[in-house]
Amino acid sequence: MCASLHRTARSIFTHFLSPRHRYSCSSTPFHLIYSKPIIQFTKKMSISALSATEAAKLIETSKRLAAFQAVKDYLLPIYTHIGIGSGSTVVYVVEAIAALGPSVTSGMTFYPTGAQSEELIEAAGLNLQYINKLPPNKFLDVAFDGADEVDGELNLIKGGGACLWQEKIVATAAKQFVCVADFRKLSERLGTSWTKGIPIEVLPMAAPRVLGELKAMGSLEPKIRPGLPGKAGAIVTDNGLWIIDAPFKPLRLNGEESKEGEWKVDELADRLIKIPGIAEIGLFYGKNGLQAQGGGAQKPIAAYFGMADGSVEVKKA
Ligand SMILES: O=C(CO)[C@H](O)[C@H](O)COP(=O)(O)O
Repeated sequence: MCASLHRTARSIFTHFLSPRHRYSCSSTPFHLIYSKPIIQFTKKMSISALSATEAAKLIETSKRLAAFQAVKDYLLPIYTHIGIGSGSTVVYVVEAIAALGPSVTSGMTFYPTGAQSEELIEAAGLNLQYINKLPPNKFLDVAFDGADEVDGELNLIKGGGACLWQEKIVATAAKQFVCVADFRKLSERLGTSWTKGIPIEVLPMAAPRVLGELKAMGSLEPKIRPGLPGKAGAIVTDNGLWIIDAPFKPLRLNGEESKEGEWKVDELADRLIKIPGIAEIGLFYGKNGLQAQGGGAQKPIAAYFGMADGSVEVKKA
């Protein structure tokens, strides 16, 4: 999935960084060009009233707005080590970073979460390095990544693009993790809008037993993610593993009371990660960078949402 995502991502990216586009932006700050939604969307309108093309444009514009704002707020010129996540929203994060120009970015090194972000970094002419080259006593200054859903406590579901393991490694290597998304990802509870399930990276030989375990825990129809349309059989991650998508009833916030048949985010995550054969889970939970002080945190310190009306909503930890 990461490999196929990167092709789409690269074509969007290349389009917006084409010489014609760069030239037309030469006298106007790049982010201002995209500071207005293509469609004039008001709070009274519903996205379902738009045509598929209009809705897609609105979503892309929202992602770009959030990305430019997040980069403006959290990429300080003094930073040297930066994590770059995966997905279609991250394309705009890299676009926003590249738009700052070599005078700002030449002293920075960028660490990808997979094949897609590696190509994005290279295509933008930014310095690339792999996370295994970061000394263990050093942390990334900041990491930017997307999400599939974000709840009221900034717990995340990630892994829609099947890169969740590397994404977690890069996020936890950062002093501060910043999430960038569009309005569809903003939720009260995980599992409300992202109903496909929590992505779980598994060892193929353990998949049948893990599926059985998930069902016993109350997951409704957990499934091995297919590789179709690009590949017959299961999707294979950058690590040669499979993904199981495990839907659960919407997860209760950690600050809420437990209720019969409903898991709290931290309780479910702690239980899942202990199942033999599970390499990593797409729940980003526990501490954020402010609480962890010095890396190891999975939750973002801030989440930026491009809204349908052209504003950017920022939720801070
Ligand atoms: O976790 C991810 C990939 O594994 C992505 O960050 C997540 O799926 C969001 O992707 P997009 O920005 O395309 O909506």
